[in-house]
Amino acid sequence: MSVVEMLTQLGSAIGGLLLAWAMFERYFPLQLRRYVDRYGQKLVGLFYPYLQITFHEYTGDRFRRSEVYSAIQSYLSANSSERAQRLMADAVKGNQSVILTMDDHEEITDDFNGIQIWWASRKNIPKTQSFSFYPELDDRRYFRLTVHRRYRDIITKSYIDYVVKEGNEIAIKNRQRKLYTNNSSKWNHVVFEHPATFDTLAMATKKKQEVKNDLIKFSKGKDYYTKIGKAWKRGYLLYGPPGTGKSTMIAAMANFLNYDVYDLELTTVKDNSELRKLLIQTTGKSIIVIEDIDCSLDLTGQRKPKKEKYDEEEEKDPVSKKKKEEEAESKKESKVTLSGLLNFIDGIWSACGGERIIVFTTNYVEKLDPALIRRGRMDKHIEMSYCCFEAFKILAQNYLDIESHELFAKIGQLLEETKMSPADVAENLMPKSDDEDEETCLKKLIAALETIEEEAKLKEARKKSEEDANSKTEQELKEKDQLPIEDERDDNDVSKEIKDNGLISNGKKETSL
Ligand SMILES: Nc1ncnc2c1ncn2[C@@H]1O[C@H](COP(=O)(O)OP(=O)(O)OP(=O)(O)O)[C@@H](O)[C@H]1O
Repeated sequence: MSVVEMLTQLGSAIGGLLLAWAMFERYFPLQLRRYVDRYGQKLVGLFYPYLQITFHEYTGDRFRRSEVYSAIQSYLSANSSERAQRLMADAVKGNQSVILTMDDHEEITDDFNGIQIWWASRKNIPKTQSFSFYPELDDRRYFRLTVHRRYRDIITKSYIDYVVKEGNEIAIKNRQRKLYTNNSSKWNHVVFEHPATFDTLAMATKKKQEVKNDLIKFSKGKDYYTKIGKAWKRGYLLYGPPGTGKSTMIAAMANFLNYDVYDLELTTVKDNSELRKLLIQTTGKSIIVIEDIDCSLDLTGQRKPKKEKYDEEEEKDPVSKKKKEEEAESKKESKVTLSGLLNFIDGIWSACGGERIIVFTTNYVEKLDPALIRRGRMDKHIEMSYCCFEAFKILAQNYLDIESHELFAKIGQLLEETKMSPADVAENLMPKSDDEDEETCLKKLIAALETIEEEAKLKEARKKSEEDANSKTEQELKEKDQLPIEDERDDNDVSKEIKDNGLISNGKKETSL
């Protein structure tokens, strides 16, 4: 039989089968067709040794995007860039890296404890073309997992959980993080793109490592917090003079943990219930920040005193006057109390969401109510101090790309004797023009440190001379005060004293010779 004849026969056999199937679909009752279908699949199942699990993109009555599907997509995207032949590219806005996922109808294999698993990405295209309000729902995408039936238990009990967990973690790493700010009871957000990291943070290495370890322990502590029956959150109090890097530290923490940041402006929050509303809207994996907590509100519940001083400038500029009045009004209206804030930190509803860090910053730790910062509420107190030599070396590396220089020794010595914030050190180290090389910048810093040192010495000398002057005046006053008292004594007393103790001069007792 020739090839042409064979192909003709094969074609007519397929044609016959299709015709028989069409007749079957058309003339046999639905009930019977389902019956044949079910038993047909069972028959195939007897000989087909694989298990298949399907994960649809949209599920439920309301066709919500399935979280499991998204997690699997992230998990597979991490694997597919090496294994799949056809990939879909997607870029996260503002992020330079491109995310690759497997294209529709693509397949890859995965390995789990030596078990081979096949993943396929599929898309059902609707048979009829019709107008739709939700075109994305028409392309029904799904992932299909295929594995040998003998691994059913491992796959259903461990592997799928593992894939979803890994996928969620990958999604968190790839997501665009957000910086939220509140306007009364609503959060608005922008993309969080602060470049600060623990590597660029100028701080003593030991202290920095301690903070990093604490953060790692917290972020991995879900089971531990469940075990001890405590909400999964941790409070940090950052305190220190202005420009010592409190805000920079918060940005470094957020970048280190891949968390969002909620910058809570307490002065715009009307009352405790608005504060609660804001808290409930925050999500897990986030840092909630209240900066300058001592200035945010009068936490004792008393309102701030009204401005009494007449401001001439404001009188001249009515717009700024009105703005200031509005600001004052909004502050006056804020009735967030200390107890409201404490509830915010550890009240019953503060546990919603989980995995949250609360950070307070202040320049004056001594001003804060002890109830607010006691351990358990603010679990870790971190002092951000003036620039030390170790911190300077990090700034020199950041700003000038140098690890050592002959001027370092002098700078080290000056830093020990003076108090300069890392912000000021950084400002001096930053080249202002192309002509400024590293040596110029270091000399600029030395000059600034010497000025501070001289000023400090002058201040000290002034203080000392003032103290001397004060004590001299005090002494003189004392002497003046003493005279009339002594003079008031009657002559009998004086003569008695002379008798008893010897000579008395100017009302002062002199030791007898
Ligand atoms: N420890 C530091 N490491 C690196 N850079 C720092 C550090 N401290 C300050 N800076 C630099 O100084 C600038 C101001 O610092 P930052 O706002 O973090 O200080 P702060 O302590 O929050 O000040 P304030 O109390 O006034 O809010 C930062 O933009 C950063 O460039």
